[in-house]
Parts: sequence; C-alpha cells; structure tokens
Amino acid sequence: MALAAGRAMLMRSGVRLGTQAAARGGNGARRFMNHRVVVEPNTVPGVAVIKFKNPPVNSLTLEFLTEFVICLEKLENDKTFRGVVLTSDCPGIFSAGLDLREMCGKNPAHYAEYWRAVQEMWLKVYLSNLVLVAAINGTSPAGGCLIALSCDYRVLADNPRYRMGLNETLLGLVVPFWFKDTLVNTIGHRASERALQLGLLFPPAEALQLGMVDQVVPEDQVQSTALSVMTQWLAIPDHVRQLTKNMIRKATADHLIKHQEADIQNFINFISRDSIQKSLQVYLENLKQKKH
Ligand SMILES: CC/C=C\C/C=C\C/C=C\CC/C=C/CC(=O)SCCNC(=O)CCNC(=O)[C@H](O)C(C)(C)COP(=O)(O)OP(=O)(O)OC[C@H]1O[C@@H](n2cnc3c(N)ncnc32)[C@H](O)[C@@H]1OP(=O)(O)O
Repeated sequence: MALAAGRAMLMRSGVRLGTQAAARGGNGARRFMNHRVVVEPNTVPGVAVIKFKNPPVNSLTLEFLTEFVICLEKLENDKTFRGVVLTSDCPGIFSAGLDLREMCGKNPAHYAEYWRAVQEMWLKVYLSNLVLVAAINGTSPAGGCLIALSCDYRVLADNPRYRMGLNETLLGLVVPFWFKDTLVNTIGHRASERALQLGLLFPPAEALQLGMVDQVVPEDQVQSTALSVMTQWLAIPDHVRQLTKNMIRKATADHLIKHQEADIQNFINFISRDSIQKSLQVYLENLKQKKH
C-alpha cells in the first residue's frame, strides 16, 4: 500500500496524522510516536523497535493496521534502518489478533476496507526488505500469530500462560488461505493440518518443538535476545539477503496478490452470513462474561 493510500485510510478512519510526534530520547535518538504504534531506534545501530500499543489487547483495528503499515514504510524508506524488532507494550499480550468488532455488525463496505487493510499489512510484513524479528512477549492468537509467523525470526517468552497459534475454527471461522500458507511454510503440512482444523493454541515448549518459534527464552530476555539475533542477520549484506528472502516468499505472496479482490469478496460473503455474525457475537460475549 502506498503511504498516501494509508494516510487517506487514516483520515477516513478519523485518525489525525497531526497527532504523530517525533521526540528525542535521552540518547538523542529519534522516537516516533503514534497513538497505537511506538517506534524506538535502539542501541543496536540500524535497528528500530516497534512496540504495539493498542490496549487492552493489541487487537488489530483498522486504525492500528494503518499506523503499523505506515511505520514500517517509513522505516523501509529511511536507509538508516536495516532491521526491526516487533514487540508489545501491552503486558502479557503480543496481539489478540483481528479486532472482532471490525468484523461484527458492520456493512459490506466496511468489511472490504478492513479486509484490504489486513491483506496489505500481511504483504508489507511478509515481503519486507528489512530483517524483522518478533519478540513475542505475550499471547498471540490468530492474526497476532500471523504477524509473528511473517517475520524472519521468532523469539518467544517462556511463560506457560502464553499461547500461540491460528485458532480461527474455535471462533467458527475458516482460516484465510494465506494465513494457512504462512503456517504451512513455517511448520509443514502435517502439523498445520492438525493445528488448523483443531484451532490449536500452543504453549511455548510445544511452539518451539513444532518450529512455530525459533527460540524460547526467559521473559526478561526476549527483547535482548531478539536484538542479538538481529546482529547475526545484519552480518549478511542486505541485497543478497533480500533477494533470497524474496525468492523464498514471492510465490506465497503472489498467490494472494493475484486473488486479492476475490479474497475480499469471499471475506465479505462469509463474514456477512447470519450464522457467522451470531458466532462472533457469542464469542465476544463469552470474552466479556469470563471476567464475571
Ligand atoms: C467458505 C469460506 C471461504 C473463505 C473464507 C474467507 C475469509 C475468512 C473469514 C474470516 C477469517 C477471519 C480471520 C480472523 C483471524 C483473527 O485474528 S480472529 C481473532 C482471534 N482472537 C482471539 O480469539 C483472541 C480473543 N481474546 C482472548 O482470547 C483474550 O482476550 C486474550 C487471551 C487475548 C486476553 O485475555 P485477557 O487479558 O483476560 O483480556 P480479556 O479477555 O478480558 O479482554 C479484554 C477486552 O478486550 C476485548 N478483546 C479481546 N480480544 C479481542 C479481539 N480479538 N477483538 C476485539 N476485542 C477483543 C475483550 O472483549 C475485552 O473487552 P471488554 O473489556 O470486555 O469490553
């Protein structure tokens, strides 16, 4: 998505870009702040840390997706940056995945706009020229897991309460084919068959065993480990690494690009069904009631 289109989407969503601020931290480094995404240059040269800050659970609202894509585009266009660590500012939650309220009780035009934003976010992350390392410091179901799976490397906090996986079937949803492709490319066909049909969410030890993440480390070392892994990836010249990444990922991304409009139409038709709307409402209601 072009930056201009993203800005237009932000405006349509009622988000004022004037609220974005550039400040200087104690070390003089620039620190870009949006509402929901905070970008911090880190101590490792050429590396930024993006922190998701969309409380309470970093759900992927339209506004969040738009800010996230704009942040990544800015970093890609700024040649000072070669790598980005993605992590969360919300304690215990990396991301709760797609925002269920964006998919519930809205009209087809909204569903189309939302689904395009989800697609564009995935394409931006999956095909990024930057090295992307996910520092997964919390639970990451469905869309949250997709973001992590689309990075080049994943470090997960060793906390048995944190779960990771594509749980769409538990919500009565069919996993989109490109979510499925991303998982199959990571953990293989057989493991994906079981994980996707049963909507399994895995604790860290199992996620590691499956190859869903590359490392599990103590919670307080997630970001530092991600940064040290980054150093290893940045030792490879950008152009050869980027060409290699593109060679491996292009076919998967092209599959969506070729069918992007049909995928949007499928999503609208599917999500607009009365039975699906009902399941989503029940799921949201259960989330609320679990507190009482
Ligand atoms: C034939 C078909 C062909 C083609 C099909 C075409 C297309 C496919 C169609 C559809 C696919 C759509 C894909 C969807 C992927 C997704 O990402 S769906 C989202 C999945 N996410 C989840 O299941 C997570 C749900 N949340 C939780 O489990 C917990 O909230 C969580 C463990 C994250 C945190 O727990 P906790 O800290 O206890 O917090 P609460 O549960 O109390 O939550 C706090 C408030 O946040 C609200 N909330 C939670 N998650 C979401 C969310 N994903 N979206 C919106 N809101 C969320 C929750 O309701 C609480 O709100 P409240 O304070 O009560 O107002």
